[in-house]
Amino acid sequence: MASPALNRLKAHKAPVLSLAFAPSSSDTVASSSEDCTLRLWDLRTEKPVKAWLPNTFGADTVTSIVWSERDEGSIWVGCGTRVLGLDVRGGSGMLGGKPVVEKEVAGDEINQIALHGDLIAAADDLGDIYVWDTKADTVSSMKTNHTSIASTLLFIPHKPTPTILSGGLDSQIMHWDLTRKLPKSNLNIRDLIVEAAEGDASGQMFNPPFVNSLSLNEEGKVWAAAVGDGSVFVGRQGQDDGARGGKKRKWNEEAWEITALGGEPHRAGASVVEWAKFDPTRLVSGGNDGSVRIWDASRAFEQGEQEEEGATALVETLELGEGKKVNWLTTTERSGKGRVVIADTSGDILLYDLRGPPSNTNKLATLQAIRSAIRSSAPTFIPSLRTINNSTRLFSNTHIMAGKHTVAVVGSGNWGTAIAKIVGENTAQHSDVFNKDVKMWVFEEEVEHEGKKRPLTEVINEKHENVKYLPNIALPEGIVAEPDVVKAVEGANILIFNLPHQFVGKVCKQLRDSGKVSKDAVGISCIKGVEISKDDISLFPYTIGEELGIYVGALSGANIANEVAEEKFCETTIAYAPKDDKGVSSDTIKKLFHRDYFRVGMCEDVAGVSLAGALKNVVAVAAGFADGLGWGDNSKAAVMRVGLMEMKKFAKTFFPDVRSATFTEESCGIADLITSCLGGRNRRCAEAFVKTGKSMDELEQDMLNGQKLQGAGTAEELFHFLDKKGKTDDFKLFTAVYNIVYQGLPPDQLAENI
Ligand SMILES: NC(=O)C1=CN([C@@H]2O[C@H](COP(=O)(O)OP(=O)(O)OC[C@H]3O[C@@H](n4cnc5c(N)ncnc54)[C@H](O)[C@@H]3O)[C@@H](O)[C@H]2O)C=CC1
Ligand SMILES: O=C(CO)COP(=O)(O)O
Repeated sequence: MASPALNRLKAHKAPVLSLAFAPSSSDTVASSSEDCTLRLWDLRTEKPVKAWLPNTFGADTVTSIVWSERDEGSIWVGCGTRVLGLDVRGGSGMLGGKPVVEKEVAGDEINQIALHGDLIAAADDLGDIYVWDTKADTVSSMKTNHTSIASTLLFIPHKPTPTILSGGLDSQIMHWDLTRKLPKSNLNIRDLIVEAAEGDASGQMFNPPFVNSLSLNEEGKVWAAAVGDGSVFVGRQGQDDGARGGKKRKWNEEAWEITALGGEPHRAGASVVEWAKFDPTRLVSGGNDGSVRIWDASRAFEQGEQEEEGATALVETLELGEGKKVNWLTTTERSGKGRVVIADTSGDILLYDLRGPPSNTNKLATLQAIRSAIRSSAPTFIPSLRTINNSTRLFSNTHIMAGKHTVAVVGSGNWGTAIAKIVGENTAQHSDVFNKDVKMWVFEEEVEHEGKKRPLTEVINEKHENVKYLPNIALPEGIVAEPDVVKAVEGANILIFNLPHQFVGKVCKQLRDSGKVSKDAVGISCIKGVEISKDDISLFPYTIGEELGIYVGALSGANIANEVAEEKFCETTIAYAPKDDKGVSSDTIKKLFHRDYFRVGMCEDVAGVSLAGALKNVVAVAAGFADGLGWGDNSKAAVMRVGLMEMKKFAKTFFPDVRSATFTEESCGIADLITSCLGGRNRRCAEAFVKTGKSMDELEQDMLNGQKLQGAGTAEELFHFLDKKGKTDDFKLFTAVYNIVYQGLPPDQLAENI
């Protein structure tokens, strides 16, 4: 019986072969299909938002997709014998742009690619493994190969030198030494199957035990293999020679412990397996029997206390229907729940959102512990579940210095750095209340400085200047740039969130998983944007607060960052009204932000302050269109008036408790609307949009030197939300901005559409 919970996403005309979630979004997934296209989906609307057509790939099928972890905007694909790099922001409208880079990598058709820093590895039909060093632009091949098709491969993470595991239709799993280009060890699954079948006429061994897919858990030590006989194997590097439930194997010099997951195997070959991103103890597998199975693999983490071999590990089965096969699947975590996308042979993508939280508290603790263990490069293997659950060390709150408040700024863009400057001035001035030093998290990148390429953090700490995002502005000495976001917040009890809204989810997840955010902390969000989920809207103070388990208020105002940094007088609004302020009073917050040139008005309307900042960005885009069209001041005033009305109506409709006065009387309302429509980046780029015909993404790249636009993205998010609610007609200006930016509505039709 097919599961009723599966939503079908339709666009591909032939079976989908590969799926990959964007690193920081559980709502964005890329798919490739035998129809020779690649599509990018917004799972909130269940619609494709970008497509690359067969001409991009020379009519080769894209068999494998990997998102870059370093640059959200880049996707790598394996396609025929080539690997291509695509810029997901490029192209125009729905159509993706040409490949940014393209390399002939393999001798035969590539089945899977894997990414590790600058290295891209590929497994091909001839059984060969290739590694392309994208920086040096060299391709090397391993000196030996699988004796049949190499179907799958991955890099083992957290290793000082890159290492690969690959699997093939020769039933081998091979562990590669990339320096010597030779296998360190290999394991033949066929041997295991034969052993397991001794005295057991189950018949499974008649299906050849091809290794179809491999996955490694986050910690990088427990692997899982989807095998052609229908079973899913898990294995890990052994720690001792003691007898355990699983089979112990010697891989040349390496001892590995292997066990088949108990319970019902797939009735035909298992085609794909993945450690669930939503639960470290779960594996999700798909098979040629048309079923998706979720397994409890927690015993793979237990040392010396495994369940008996054969005990059932199967926790859930989804049947996709008669005659279906699972080609691919991948998982993510979304708002604490599990999400699986599945490619079957129909060409549809099936979306399965697990109903309840997949993880009970212990499981979540396990996930956090595993991640902590990874980060602290624990010398031993993952501690047993029992150790983790009893551990206070991993989960105890970070110690907060008694007496003084410690402040951290999460974000270091144009506004992030300007706010850090203000805060650093105040922590130095009020050193009786605050610790002077303020860590500022910097999303690390290389910058060209005085003729040399150097890490941005290094330059900031040496020059006391953010040369990329706020040049020519001296920062207080107490500001310390820190590339590790977890280290940046460790020990802080006032956290200031100030980064472009598209990156907030990823960063918060990282912070939450670290377990390092003090429960005694409070936060202030300076982010202008909204968070839209499938058919719901939330605001960043709330989503950040929920994710991290702390109270978060909001700061927003008529604050063009460069002007504030130059200390030109302005006002701002801070909404802060925690039930329990954890010792950080409203007065303390005001003390932290108020300067003579930066006048703080306090209020309690967190939703109003946050919404005003987000929505005015969309109006600023419309104002920019008016400028681009050469319309006059009267026209722009009309846009601003209509915009303000829509901002208020939107707030009242979806957040009935907001105060109208927040929009009409505070700096974060009318004043921010005015300054943004006169001077902001959204306005500037929207003007250029009309004048040049370039896309907003291109203009962001051309004009902003790494800074990010918020207005167009917010218009798109609002549109999808309003569309779901059937209310686009009530918000004509917001809708017109979306239609002009993304749907080709001519800008000169703005007036008749608002
Ligand atoms: N710039 C301004 O004048 C003002 C901005 N704001 C708001 O403040 C928020 C932050 O804006 P800005 O500081 O101006 O940022 P920005 O527009 O300068 O963006 C650049 C920042 O994004 C970071 N970044 C780029 N890729 C990233 C990734 N993959 N993951 C994480 N971070 C990445 C960069 O490292 C850099 O710190 C936004 O919501 C904006 O609307 C509010 C008031 C004024
Ligand atoms: O929010 C801002 C001013 O308050 C800045 O707006 P822009 O992002 O359009 O520059």
